[in-house]
Amino acid sequence: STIRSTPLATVAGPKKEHWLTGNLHRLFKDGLDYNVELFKRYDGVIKVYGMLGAEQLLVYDPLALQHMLVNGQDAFEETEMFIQTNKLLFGEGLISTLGEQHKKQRKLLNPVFSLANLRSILPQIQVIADELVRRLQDGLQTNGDAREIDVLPWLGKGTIEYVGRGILGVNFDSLEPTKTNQYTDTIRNVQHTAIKVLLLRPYVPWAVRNLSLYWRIKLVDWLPFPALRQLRGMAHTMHRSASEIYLEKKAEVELSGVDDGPARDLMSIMIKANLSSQEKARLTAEELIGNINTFLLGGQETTTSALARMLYILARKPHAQARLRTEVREARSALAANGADWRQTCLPYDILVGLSFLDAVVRETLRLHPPTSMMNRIATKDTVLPLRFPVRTVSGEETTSVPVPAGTNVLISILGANRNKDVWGADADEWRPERWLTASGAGRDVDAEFCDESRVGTEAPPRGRMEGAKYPGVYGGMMTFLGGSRACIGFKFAEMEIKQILSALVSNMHFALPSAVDESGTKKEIYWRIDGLQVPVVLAPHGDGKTAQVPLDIRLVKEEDFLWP
Ligand code: HEM
Repeated sequence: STIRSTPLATVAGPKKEHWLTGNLHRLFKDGLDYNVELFKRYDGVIKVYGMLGAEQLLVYDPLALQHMLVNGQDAFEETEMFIQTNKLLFGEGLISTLGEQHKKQRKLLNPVFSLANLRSILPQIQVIADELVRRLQDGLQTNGDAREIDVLPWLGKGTIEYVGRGILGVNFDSLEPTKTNQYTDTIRNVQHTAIKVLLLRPYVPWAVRNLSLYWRIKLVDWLPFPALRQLRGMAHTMHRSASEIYLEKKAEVELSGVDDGPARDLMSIMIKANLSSQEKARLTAEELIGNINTFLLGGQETTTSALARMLYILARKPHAQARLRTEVREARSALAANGADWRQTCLPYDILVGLSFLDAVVRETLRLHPPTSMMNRIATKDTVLPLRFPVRTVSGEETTSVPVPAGTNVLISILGANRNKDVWGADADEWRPERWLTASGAGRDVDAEFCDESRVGTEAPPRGRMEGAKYPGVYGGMMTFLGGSRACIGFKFAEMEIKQILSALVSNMHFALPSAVDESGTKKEIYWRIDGLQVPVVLAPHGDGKTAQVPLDIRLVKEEDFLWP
């Protein structure tokens, strides 16, 4: 037989699973075990097969990621497919732009997400966590018995309200049971609708380049895909609603002037910054409108999934839950005015984010279970990935670099990076919040650079755990929020939000796994699929294995739920 030589012929990886979808189905559809198995069998750069057998790379080596996201980032871009479909759906925001336009947007928006601004808006969003607690408590027994509640929809409503009030300055009233909102419903459903026409997505850049708007509209009418017409309607709803929000906020800012005391939401700061910028640094109305959709989209499912995972883990680990609750009570009690209930006390930003065990729980969960486990990039020119740890080629030799031809799809494995045993140690697959604490139980100062206001949202110096093996991630050396110029702009907001919600919930309620036993003597079992995002489901016979849900036994907190010195 003849051996066909391809540019990536020597890179080791699993065999092709399917002639059409290569390994993509195994990687992306409920892929946790498959991915973890790959990390065990292969080193930090793995060859996998994409559509029609195209050779791709799956990368988790720290130096290779540093190269892709920082030093050599000009050779790696988001795919045109990603950029163009995002633009059609959400408008001209950060996830729809490249190059100079993206840079201009980040330059204006990064300072908006500064710690000073987060400190200033914190009191406005504490009330959302308190409302979430009240709504959940409304469903509980007053006699202290537990009740099973699916926490997922509640967390989803809470996180959309956080972006609404904290970032956009809009009250969606999501937690009010009688209210519905077409805009937020659309944001929550758009990705599920888009998945229905996933196979058409590669043709979008071609259509945008070659067809006029008129013919694109005709095509959407004619093609036998109802989801396309649905998406067109959704894009329209999002554009209309985001425009309304923008015009309303702009009018408010113009009315109140540029200096009207502490900011209550980030959108007003954004609009003020934009008005006082030089002409060529300014964002257009369409860019601000696109970013309204982008913040809602980027800040919703990710944060919901992270919070759900944290509650699920705490339900399984009562001791960690008690320790967290005790830490929060101590901090709140120290601040509570004479005779006031500690539970009603709002922790200011620096105290909240400084709670060491809460911090360790949040970091460790986001490390082990990153809500988005893979990101896609395309090599725009021939380049070479340098490696921190040598990889074995198909013939078993070791190499310290991998040539990447232009046009190669490269998957960044956030999951592989966050669980790399060479970096995090032999226990990398275990949930161990203690790894983030010093021997005395205090937190490590892992994001110290971010206390420097000017650096927030910009690229952080690499952080890792083992000397010389560091990831370029912005958050504690993890890749959860990525690194470099397209890292998550909302990561410090997400951290504050998660910590505020988690501390409010455990202060007031106790969480356990569902305990109800059916006729067959079994209990509900929650299982986390990773389908791109993390999707918690209930396995058969109690669930369908598909519908996202996190049923937990919840009751009011009792004195015995705290740790004793
Ligand atoms: C736990 C919660 C979150 C996780 C795990 C997460 C993760 C990520 C990741 C991995 C990226 C890079 C995407 C890529 O390169 O294609 C990203 C980008 C982004 N995230 Fe987040 N995110 C979270 C919360 C938020 C929040 C609360 C916001 C609200 C503003 C947000 C807004 C964005 C935006 C606008 C981008 C695009 C940045 C750019 O391209 O310049 N995210 N996020």
